[in-house]
Amino acid sequence: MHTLAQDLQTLFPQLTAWRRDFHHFAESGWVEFRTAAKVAEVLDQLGYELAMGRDVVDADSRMGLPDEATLAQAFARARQQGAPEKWLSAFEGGFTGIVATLNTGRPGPTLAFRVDMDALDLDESTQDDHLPAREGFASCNSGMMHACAHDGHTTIGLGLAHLLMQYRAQLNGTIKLIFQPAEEGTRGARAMVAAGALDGVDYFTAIHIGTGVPAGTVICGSDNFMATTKFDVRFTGVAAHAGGKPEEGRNALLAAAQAAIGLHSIAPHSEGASRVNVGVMQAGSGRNVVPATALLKVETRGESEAINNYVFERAKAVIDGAAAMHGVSTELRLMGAATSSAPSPAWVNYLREQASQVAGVEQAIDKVKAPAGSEDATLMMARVQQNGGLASYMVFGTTLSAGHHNEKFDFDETVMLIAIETLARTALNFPWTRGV
Ligand SMILES: O=C(O)C[C@H](NC(=O)Cc1c[nH]c2ccccc12)C(=O)O
Repeated sequence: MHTLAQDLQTLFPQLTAWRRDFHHFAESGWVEFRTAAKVAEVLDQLGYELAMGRDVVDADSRMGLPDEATLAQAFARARQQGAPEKWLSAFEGGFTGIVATLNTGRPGPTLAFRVDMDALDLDESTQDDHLPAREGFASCNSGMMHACAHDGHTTIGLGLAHLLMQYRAQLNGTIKLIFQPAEEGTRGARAMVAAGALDGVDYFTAIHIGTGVPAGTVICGSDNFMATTKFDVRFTGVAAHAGGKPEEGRNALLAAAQAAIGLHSIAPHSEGASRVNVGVMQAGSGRNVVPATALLKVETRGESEAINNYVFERAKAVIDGAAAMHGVSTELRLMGAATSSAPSPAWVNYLREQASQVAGVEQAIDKVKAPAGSEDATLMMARVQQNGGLASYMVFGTTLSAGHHNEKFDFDETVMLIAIETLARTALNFPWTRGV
């Protein structure tokens, strides 16, 4: 009688092959065309019922969508890079979400597991001290890199799919595997929630690997994600001859610069952590032209929704004031959003029990203190909880070669075995008789 761990060891070469393929053909948010098509192909081969594209991604709720030309170029590239043609068309236009369903036909709840698939907009290191470069699977797509382990997350989703189908006779109820696009910038979850992808889910678990958590440690109820609002601001002034008629100009660059300094001067909140970051500033057109256009890419964050709303409202006031100083107009466009996380204690307790059984897990804990970025899985968690279900977010610690979002980021691939076994146990050990 073989064990889950033994089955996973047998699967490990396939897991690393999947991960390294996703890593090499890294695709950013909303253009995960090849990635999604490959995922769909594997899930179909395993026997899952698939809902994809517009059936699980609401068009009008997508945030931070690239322009049509970018979508079309990335779609053509995916086809050229070998995306399985049978599955590719479902995702065209930026609908790269998948929900795979295993319905056992026996009474029981619906358990959902969510992974994200998108890469970051980053050029990967080509140095020999970076393993993916040394081993020949660094990203082949310029400006796109898996520097937050979403290639590992996608592989964990496929490994879990493989194992649960293998053990399906021991399951009851329904299993849903959610493969989400565009987590970076908190852009994709909102559209999957709006499409109803989370409706009917009784128990929801999202995952992340790394994040600075040491190898051997599993966090079972991450509650330190910050609510966040992502937005672009376009400033429009009046161009004029900088030497001859400066008084006729209205300087969009100065307005944006004023706004940037003002945004970073917003007072912190006494009740919890808050953040503001102006990540991008673009402005002007020529040395001797009073700049008529400027763009800021900004994010606000707060330990709670209320704190993030405080920062965002102050940010809008600062932007309006800076625009008034320079007589320019502004257009603010929302590009992403996520809420703070509130895991369900009963589900956290159950997940901790499952993680504690896995070889290689030295400690399974509920949470860590420090605010740790943001995650739009929090929107999925909130929807499940609003519907009366339970939800949590797990982090599987691992050794990292560099920090997340760094061009030399890499992780110890064996962490995928721990994550898959934990999630498989969560489904297989569910106390089906317990009131469901
Ligand atoms: O706000 C975003 O764009 C989402 C993005 N999310 C992540 O990077 C995932 C994440 C959440 N918490 C941590 C902590 C460390 C690394 C990564 C993460 C972030 O926080 O910038």
